[in-house]
Amino acid sequence: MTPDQPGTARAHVELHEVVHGFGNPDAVALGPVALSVPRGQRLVLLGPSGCGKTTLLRVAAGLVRPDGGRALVQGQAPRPGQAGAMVFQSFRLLPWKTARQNVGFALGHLSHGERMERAQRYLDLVGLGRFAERYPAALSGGMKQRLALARALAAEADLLLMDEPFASLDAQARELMQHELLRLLRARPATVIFVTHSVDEALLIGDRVVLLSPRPGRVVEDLALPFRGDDPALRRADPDFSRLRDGLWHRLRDMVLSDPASDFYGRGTL
Ligand SMILES: Nc1ncnc2c1ncn2[C@@H]1O[C@H](COP(=O)(O)OP(=O)(O)OP(=O)(O)O)[C@@H](O)[C@H]1O
Repeated sequence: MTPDQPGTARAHVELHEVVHGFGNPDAVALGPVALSVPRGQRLVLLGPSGCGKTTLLRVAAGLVRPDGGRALVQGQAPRPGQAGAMVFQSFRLLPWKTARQNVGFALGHLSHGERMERAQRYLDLVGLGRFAERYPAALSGGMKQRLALARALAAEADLLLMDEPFASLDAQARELMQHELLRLLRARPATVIFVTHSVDEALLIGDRVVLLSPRPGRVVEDLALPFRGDDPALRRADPDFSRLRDGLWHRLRDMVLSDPASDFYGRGTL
């Protein structure tokens, strides 16, 4: 990776030897990681629990300043709220605002009417149009997740940082949302960094899959996916899909089982 090489187009997101240990140099959580994400790419991060995937996203969002190295978004140090739209594992909804108000809240640059119109459009898109007047407490876990997604998409940012956005959805809703996300990105392309624990999801959503090692997370595999197009059904039917799934799945399993710090239950004996 040579993001600073003269004559090469600047990547949208660049991580230069990023290291983070939450201020404790003896307990590094992430890195060093060097990554360059071209504009419009959908990069999926996979890795064992606790390897620093969320931390990496937060560095790219400007929410965490790394202990070492630096992150650049469009050549600048990322600033919270400006680098891109983030979808968190936890929903971070405002309980005293309705679904529509939650989506509209982040669109402060628009008039009230435009905010509400756009909020309704994105609620419709994620299947929550009929629930626009509901408060978060009256929504199921899956609906809250979709609301959080609508809020991020409504910002129409050109960088989406997504931290297991579909983790709390049931299998069917998850697949529908994967389709919706891909459809939306076709209509309105963005650079995406997407964290998941699901190898299948990584292969369906990504153009590229980066596998991180156990803590401290470092890049151990960087795969450009060979699929033509992003139709999930065609991807699944491609012989490369099961080959890559098996390879990634075994790699992940071996990393977890060989990590002395892992508390994975499968290590114990009866
Ligand atoms: N605020 C913090 N202070 C100290 N350590 C932290 C803090 N936040 C996270 N960590 C630790 O840093 C490591 C990386 O955390 P992070 O949440 O980035 O991992 P992750 O790969 O996203 O995990 P998971 O897949 O389980 O969500 C973990 O070991 C975690 O316990």
